[in-house]
Amino acid sequence: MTDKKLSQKNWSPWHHQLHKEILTKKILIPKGSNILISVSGGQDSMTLLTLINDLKKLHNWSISVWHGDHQWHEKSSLYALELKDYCEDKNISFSYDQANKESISSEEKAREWRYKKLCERAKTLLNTNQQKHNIYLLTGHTSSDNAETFILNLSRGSNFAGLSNIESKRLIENQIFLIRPILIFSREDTKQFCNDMKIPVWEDPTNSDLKLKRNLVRKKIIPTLEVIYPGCSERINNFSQKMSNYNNERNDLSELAYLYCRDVKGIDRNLLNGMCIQARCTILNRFLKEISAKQFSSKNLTKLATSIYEKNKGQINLQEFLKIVWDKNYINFEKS
Ligand SMILES: Nc1ncnc2c1ncn2[C@@H]1O[C@H](COP(=O)(O)OP(=O)(O)OP(=O)(O)O)[C@@H](O)[C@H]1O
Repeated sequence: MTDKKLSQKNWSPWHHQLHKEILTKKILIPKGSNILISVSGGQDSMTLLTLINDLKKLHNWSISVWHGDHQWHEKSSLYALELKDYCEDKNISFSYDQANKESISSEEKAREWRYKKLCERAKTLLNTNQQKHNIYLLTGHTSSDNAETFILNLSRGSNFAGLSNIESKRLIENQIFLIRPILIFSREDTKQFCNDMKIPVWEDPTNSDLKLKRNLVRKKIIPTLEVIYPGCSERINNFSQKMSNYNNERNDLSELAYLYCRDVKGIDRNLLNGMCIQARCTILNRFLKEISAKQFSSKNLTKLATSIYEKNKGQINLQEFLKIVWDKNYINFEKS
């Protein structure tokens, strides 16, 4: 980055940080990308929009904005129109969809609807550029969203994956990537950014509805935890990062262990029986996925692993057409 860029009126420490992040993680949003930014009008996505728009020339990106009007409050259509004017003023192409409010009665349904519509828009963009370039869908998730998701998932019951951090890049469909570039910022950062840079924000009034679980966690639970244990959000984020690393490592190691136990005759029963019950279940689960592509409950897996461990020879019908059989040395399957 040159001093000239730094001295530009609109170049802030946040621009610098995001620019650095994009340069470091080259594959996050490559040069020359087609970007579709999902903007609610709130402080997070307005920060995202501003930063990406300011950085676009440096990275040769073409950008457009999509907004989803949930119709959850009486001013929602007006907000959409104002956002449209704001974008058009800045020569940013804008599209939006309006939901049928009865059909998106929960936060989960609203999210599903948004991703469905975003993907439809992305496919239209793909077809317009004759599928020559990937499409990058950007959302304004922050590290604060990460801490909230962790608390929500932990409280309602989750596996390791649910406690891992929000991914900054994910392929969601052929040639369509979902990118979350501002996970490096917190909600305090985006608030300060919008204040300092005088960015307008269209705050959704439903964000203060404490009947919505995420709002309760955001507005009450995390602030209370922060009073008792200052810095706890950061520690939660560090922990979820460790969970991601642990999860990746565990997946790689279990694949290796599976390949070690697997041969043409099936699964080596002696190797399997030398492992703890959790490892046996993981290997059997991997085996069952390979032979039937079906997911089995942990209760059924434990039952199978225990039977194989205890009885020298046996068989269990798992599905109508699938039987697991084992003898002293090998575990295999029979299809009828
Ligand atoms: N109605 C919407 N239209 C378009 N994009 C949306 C909408 N709602 C959410 N998003 C996208 O999903 C991201 C995360 O959504 P979430 O509901 O957590 O919003 P938020 O944390 O209140 O963010 P914001 O401050 O941008 O509203 C947003 O930053 C935005 O990119």
